[in-house]
Amino acid sequence: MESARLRTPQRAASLQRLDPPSLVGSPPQLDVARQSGFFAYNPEKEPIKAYLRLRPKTEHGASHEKHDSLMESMSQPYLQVVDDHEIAMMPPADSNAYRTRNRAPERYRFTKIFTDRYRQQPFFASTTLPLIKDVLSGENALVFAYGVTNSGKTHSIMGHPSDPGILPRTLDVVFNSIQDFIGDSKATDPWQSAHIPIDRDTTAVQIDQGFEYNIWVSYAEIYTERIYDLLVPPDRHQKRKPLSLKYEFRSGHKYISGLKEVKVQSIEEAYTLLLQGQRHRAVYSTLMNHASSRSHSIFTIRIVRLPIVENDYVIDDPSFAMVSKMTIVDLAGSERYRNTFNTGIRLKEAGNVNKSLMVLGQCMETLRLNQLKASLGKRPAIVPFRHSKLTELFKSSFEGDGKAVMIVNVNSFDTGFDENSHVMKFAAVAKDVATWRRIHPKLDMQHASANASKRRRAISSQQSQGNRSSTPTFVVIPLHLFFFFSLVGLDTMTEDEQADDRLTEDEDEDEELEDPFVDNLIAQWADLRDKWIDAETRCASMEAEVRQQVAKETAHELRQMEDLYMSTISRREMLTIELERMKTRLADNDITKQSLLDKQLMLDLKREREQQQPDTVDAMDEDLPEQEQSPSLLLNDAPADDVAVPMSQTSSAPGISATEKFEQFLDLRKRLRRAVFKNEQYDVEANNIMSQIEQFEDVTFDLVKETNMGKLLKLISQHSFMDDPSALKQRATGLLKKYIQCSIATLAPERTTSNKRDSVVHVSVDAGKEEELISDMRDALDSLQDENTRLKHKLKTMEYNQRRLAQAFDNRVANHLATDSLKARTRKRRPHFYHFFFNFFCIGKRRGTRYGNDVLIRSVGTIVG
Ligand SMILES: Nc1ncnc2c1ncn2[C@@H]1O[C@H](COP(=O)(O)OP(=O)(O)OP(=O)(O)O)[C@@H](O)[C@H]1O
Repeated sequence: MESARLRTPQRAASLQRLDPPSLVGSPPQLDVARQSGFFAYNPEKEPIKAYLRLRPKTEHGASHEKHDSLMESMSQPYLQVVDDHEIAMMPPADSNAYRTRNRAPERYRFTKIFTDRYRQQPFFASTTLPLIKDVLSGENALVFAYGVTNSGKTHSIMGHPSDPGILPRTLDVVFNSIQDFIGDSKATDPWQSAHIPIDRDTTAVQIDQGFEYNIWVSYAEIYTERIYDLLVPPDRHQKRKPLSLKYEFRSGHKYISGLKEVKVQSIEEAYTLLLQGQRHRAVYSTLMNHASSRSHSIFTIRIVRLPIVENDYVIDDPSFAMVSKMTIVDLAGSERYRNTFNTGIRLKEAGNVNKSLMVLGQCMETLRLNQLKASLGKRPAIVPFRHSKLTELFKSSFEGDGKAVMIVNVNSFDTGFDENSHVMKFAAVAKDVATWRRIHPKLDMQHASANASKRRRAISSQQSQGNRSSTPTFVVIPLHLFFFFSLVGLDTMTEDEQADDRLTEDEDEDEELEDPFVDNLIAQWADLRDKWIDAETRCASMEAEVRQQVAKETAHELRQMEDLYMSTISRREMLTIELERMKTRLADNDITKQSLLDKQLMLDLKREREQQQPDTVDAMDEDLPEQEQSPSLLLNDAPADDVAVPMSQTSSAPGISATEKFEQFLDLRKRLRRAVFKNEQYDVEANNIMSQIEQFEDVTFDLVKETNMGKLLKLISQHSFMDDPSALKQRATGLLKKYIQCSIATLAPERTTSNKRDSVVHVSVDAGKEEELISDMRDALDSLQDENTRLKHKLKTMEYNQRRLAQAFDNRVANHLATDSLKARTRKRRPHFYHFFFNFFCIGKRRGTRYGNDVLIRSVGTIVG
């Protein structure tokens, strides 16, 4: 690309001459400057000066309040003035910076910070006055005000008539300083105007008195990326004609082609032009500011110095003219769309303003980077000056032709932190960009005096009148011609010169088509790629950070859940064990309770019966054989025969009362007993009665119990019949089983499966009495068990006795039979006592046991008795 750029010798020469110092990293050499015929650069770099001006909190239109101390003026919402050079900005909670966690205070350094206690005069004296001296001695200078809308840029540049700003004061100082050395200074002033500020700046700087000074002014504005001349009166019937930028080959600068430059010879003329231009300026009243300018305004004061030689002669040879300029720019305010509610053309204005300011920022950034690269010996990147008219026009100034001063205006009272943070960042970048100072070649005055064309300084009044008329005459001079031809009086061009000029422009345009565009694209691409890589890296690191954080939190949550789960499980196990224990206890209690209730019920019944029929019980006991005293729970406590027990349970048989039923059943019981145990032919009678009992309907437990039927049936079931053709024994057993079933149903009619569960569940015991109750129950159970054991033992004894009786009965029967046959034989053959002793010895011998002897003795006793 470099080789392409240097293809032609002309191009190479121009580049050599025109490469700005910031691009090549060192100032152009003096000899090169001499070759070009103009200037050289001082190798000393000088960074762009950045001044911060804080707008006071004022009501709209009201003048600012005075603050006596610095501290008083530091009551900005998020700004803190650290000292004269440093400011800190604390992101408030509603700012983007705060939301994106950039909460640390931002610190910015400036050449000097002006709080609102500074009036216009000291502000001007610090920021601009030194530049005027330089401009009058041949240097270029640029002053530009930067800031968001309503931050005080126009106030700083223009001020009020009572308190003028930088621009009027600059004009004042320039004219104050050169008043005796101004070209055509004796001319009368037909534009004496009343617009001159009341508060004039009387300062004058020291100038080189060996020159005649000629002042030319121009006033332009850049509005929606179009350049307009503010000194052309607006025509209501014609559209404003935009001007174009042209490339001046020899100086390497861009200039506004067709812009009027007016030579002024007094401060009044200059003011008049300034005010005229201001009237033409596109001013739109936005919602935020009643006088918000939506264009960049550019006021240029050009100074052409011509050497004065002896006898008040002025050398009017262009080779000896020295031209410098001071440009004062009031930039349009950057603003956010959301703040202005703009639509349509207003939105377009805002977009263009923001675009040009953004490009300005990019240019500054690239220039700064190029400086760094130059110090590292790297190839510089292309600065995107061409991306906006503003930067294209000031390319030379930013590249280092002369001094640059940036005035940063900040209004923290109605502008958000984020907007002003952008402004501060821009300023931080811009102030790192270095510029170079020109070194002017020394003029050989003797040579000039001898060879150059000269004229007398004093200008005739005729000439003066010829130049002036009652209305101002605007003279159009292409700017680049100043460097060669523009001297006082040379304010028009020949046709040849104009043709030359056109040729130069065309050539330049052809040259520019070659490769800068491609270079520019490549630079943009590289820039974007770097930004993309940066953004990707930031994203990746943020993502990693977020992932780590999320993983940490998730692990913590999982641990907590696990602990909770484990504790829940162990608690559940404990509860299950406890529940089982309780269930067991309740079941035990239930059983115990039920058995106790049964027992109590029986005992109550027995007690009641004893109280009512003591004699009947006794009679029943006598009436029944000894072995009928059954230990059975059912039979043991049942009333005996013939007991007139009131019916607690009545038969459900229709047409028969409970008493009759009881009588009938009792009668059956008595008859059965008699038939089985007292009747010879028991089987016939008993069979009949048993059948009646079996067919007896609605037999209840109480009926069985109260009639002692159960006791009788048990006796029968245990009885050993010689002959049992009617199967009385089995039938009695069957009936007993039936009645026992009946008794279970009667005793616990409500103890169904569900009720059982209920009975278990509903046993509610007071916590305190639980142990007591259980111990009571245990005692009761123990006593029951004891009683049961006792009863079992008694039962065994009874069974034993029963067996003995049965055997004795058998023996008796056998003896009886034997005695009868012996009697019969003795009656026939032997005497009676012989027969007795015979029996005695026979039986004694046969048995040979004590049991046998006992039986024998008893038998003898019975016989004897
Ligand atoms: N330092 C100051 N002291 C007193 N008043 C000020 C100061 N700075 C600004 N103002 C007042 O604030 C108002 C807005 O200021 P100005 O018009 O200069 O803002 P601006 O930045 O130029 O706005 P825009 O970008 O919209 O043109 C004006 O009324 C001005 O008088």
